[in-house]
Amino acid sequence: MPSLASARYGKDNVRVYKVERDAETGTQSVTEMTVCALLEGAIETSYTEADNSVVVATDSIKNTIYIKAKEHPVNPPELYASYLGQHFVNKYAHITTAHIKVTVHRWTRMTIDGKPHPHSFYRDGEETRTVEATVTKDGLDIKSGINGLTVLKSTGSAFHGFLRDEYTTLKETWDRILSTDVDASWTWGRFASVAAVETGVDRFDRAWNAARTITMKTFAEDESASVQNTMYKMCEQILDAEPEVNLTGYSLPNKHYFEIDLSWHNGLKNTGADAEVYAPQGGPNGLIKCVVARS
Ligand SMILES: O=c1[nH]c(=O)c2[nH]c(=O)[nH]c2[nH]1
Repeated sequence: MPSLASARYGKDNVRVYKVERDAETGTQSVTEMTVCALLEGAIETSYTEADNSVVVATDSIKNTIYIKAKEHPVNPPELYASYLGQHFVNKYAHITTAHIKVTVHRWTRMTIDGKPHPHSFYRDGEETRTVEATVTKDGLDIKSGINGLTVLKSTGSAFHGFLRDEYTTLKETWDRILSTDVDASWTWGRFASVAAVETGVDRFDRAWNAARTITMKTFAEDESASVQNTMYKMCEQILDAEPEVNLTGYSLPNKHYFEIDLSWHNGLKNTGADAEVYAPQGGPNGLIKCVVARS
C-alpha cells in the first residue's frame, strides 16, 4: 500500500514590481522580484482522496503574493518573505509550513549628467539577491543569498599539486584564468517570530553588502591556490562579519578558458607565457561547493 511521503504545492514564477514614490523629493524607487510560495500541512487528502476542501488554490496564493506586496514593504526581501509566509500559517489552521522564495532582480538608478535620475534605472547584470524563508507556526528559518554574479580574473590563480594517477591529463598551472558565476548563501539563526525579524531589520542589507564585498574583494585579491581554498576564505570572512549567521556556503562553477596552440600557423606563439587568445568553454565545467558552519 503506497503512502504520500511528502507534498507541497503553490505558485511559482510570480513576477512582482513595486514602486515607492517620495512625494517630497519626487524620487521614485523600484523593486522587481520573482516569488515562489509553496504550502505544506494537512493536505494529504487532496492527493489521495481528491478532497479539494483542504486546497488553498494556487491562484489565491498568487493573489496573496500581490496583496502582501501592497500591504507591506518588499524591502529587505527577507522581511517581505517573512510577512508572506507568516500570513499562510496564521490564516489557515491546517497549513503548517510556508516555503517562500524571493528572487530580486537588479534595477540600478541611472546617473544622468552626473546626477542620480529620479525615476530611470538600468539592468547592470543578471545577478540576483535571493531569500528562502521556511515559515512555521513556531518560527522562521531564513537563508539569504547572491546568485548569478559572474566574475573573472585574468591572473592571480594557480592549480598545482593535485592528485596524479593513470586518469590524469591536466597540467599543473601557476597562472591561469579564473571565472565563475557566484552562488553564495548565508543562513540566519532561527527567528522566533516576524517581530524578531523586524527587530534589527538592517542586518539583512548589511549582510548582503558584506557578502558581496567579501566575495569580490577575496576573489580579486586572493592568490588563489584553488576554487576550494578561495571560497573557504570567503566563508570565514562572512561568518566573522555577521554574528547572527550560522552557516555560509558557495556553489561555484569553474568556467574553463583553454589555451589555443597556434604554432601550426607560421610558428605563432600563443601558449604558456605567450598565451593571449583563449577559447572560453561552455561545458563541461568544474562545480565546487561548500558550506561552512560557525564552530
Ligand atoms: O580550483 C580547482 N579545483 C579543482 O578541484 C579542479 N579540478 C580541475 O581539473 N581544475 C580545478 N581547479
